[in-house]
Amino acid sequence: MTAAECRRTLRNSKRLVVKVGTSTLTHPSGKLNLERLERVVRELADQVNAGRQVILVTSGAVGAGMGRLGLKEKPRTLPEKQAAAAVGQGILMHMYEKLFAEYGIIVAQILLTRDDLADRRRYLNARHTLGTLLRLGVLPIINENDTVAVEEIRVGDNDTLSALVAGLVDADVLILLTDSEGLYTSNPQTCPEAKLIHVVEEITPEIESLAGGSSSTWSTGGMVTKIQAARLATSFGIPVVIASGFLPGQVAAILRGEEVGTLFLPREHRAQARKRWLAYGPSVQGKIIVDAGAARALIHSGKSLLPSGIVSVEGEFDQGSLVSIIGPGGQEIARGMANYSAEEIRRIQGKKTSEILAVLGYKDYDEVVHRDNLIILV
Ligand SMILES: Nc1ncnc2c1ncn2[C@@H]1O[C@H](COP(=O)(O)OP(=O)(O)O)[C@@H](O)[C@H]1O
Ligand SMILES: N[C@@H](CCC(=O)OP(=O)(O)O)C(=O)O
Repeated sequence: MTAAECRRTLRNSKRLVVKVGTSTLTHPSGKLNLERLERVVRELADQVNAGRQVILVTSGAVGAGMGRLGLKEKPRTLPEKQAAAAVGQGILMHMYEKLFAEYGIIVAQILLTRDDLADRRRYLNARHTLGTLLRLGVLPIINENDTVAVEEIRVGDNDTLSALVAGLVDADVLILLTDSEGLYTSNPQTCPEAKLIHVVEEITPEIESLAGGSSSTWSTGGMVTKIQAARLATSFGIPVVIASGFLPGQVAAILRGEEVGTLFLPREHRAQARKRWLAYGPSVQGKIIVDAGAARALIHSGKSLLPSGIVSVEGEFDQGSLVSIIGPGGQEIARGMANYSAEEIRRIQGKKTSEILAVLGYKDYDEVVHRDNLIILV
């Protein structure tokens, strides 16, 4: 799909996930920027009025909490951050509830951690709840559950969270609103001659190298996490636009198909919901290292993983486990459900499919990871 075609398809988007960063929602002091907050709410309400379903992923709880508590420095410890978020989340929701109500829109708060998405049962539960809210015409407002999330179960940044949510609700587009107009050739805050990139067809290492961290006190991740989020959402087949939360009318312009912000083109096919879930789990139980030929076959030719391309296996896992597939460069290229245990794979690695029976004494599958149970992450 070309950029122009993709922009055109955005006009028909029915379900949007819009993520708004702290940099848009708060002043440098951490106090809420009411003008921008009101404008974002008004513009999203207008999209609801136009018949679209909107899911808002909001940051700003930590900043707003710090602002209310009068604290000047970013909290250093997790409990301090959690205390600030506990204060700030209430402030945020109070404002959203009040402002959306002015446009007759009911909102719901959903606070998630990675654990809620990594466990298949909880993932499905979250999916059903969000689906029900949308059917009822409610606008769900999502943030990470910072108050309880310890390091191991945190998503850690709301860019990634919004990509996971976009996959969860099967969104037509993910829009990331921030303080810059998109991805620039370098950080525009420090490099005035940086140029806006209008379209990213593929997230290459060169594109990744353009992204720097955040310049704001209360934000997390800068462009680095936005590119990660774009990688995840586009791997689900969902287009992503990074655009300004400072300029008015950006969401509407994107949905009119105008050339606004940086568009990341989706991979060709929408990943099935079940496959998408494979990308969520933090609990990969092992690694399968593959050679360059197998990596190419997986990434470019839509093939399953066969024993012949496997170089080695790390960890101990059973048949049916979620495993990472690692390319020859050491990068995780895919995740999938293994048809054989680690021990079995070690015995058949490098062998032809026709040899599996002779080596193991049985053959349940030709593929070590079948294409239907595999999601490409690069
Ligand atoms: N190549 C780049 N293009 C645009 N912004 C960049 C780039 N590299 C780093 N940044 C920084 O990323 C910031 C946006 O991310 P962040 O501060 O986390 O905002 P938010 O709170 O909206 O998530 C910009 O203000 C800018 O300082
Ligand atoms: N959950 C945190 C936001 C973390 C985050 O990623 O912030 P941002 O970089 O502004 O999107 C909060 O509400 O403060």
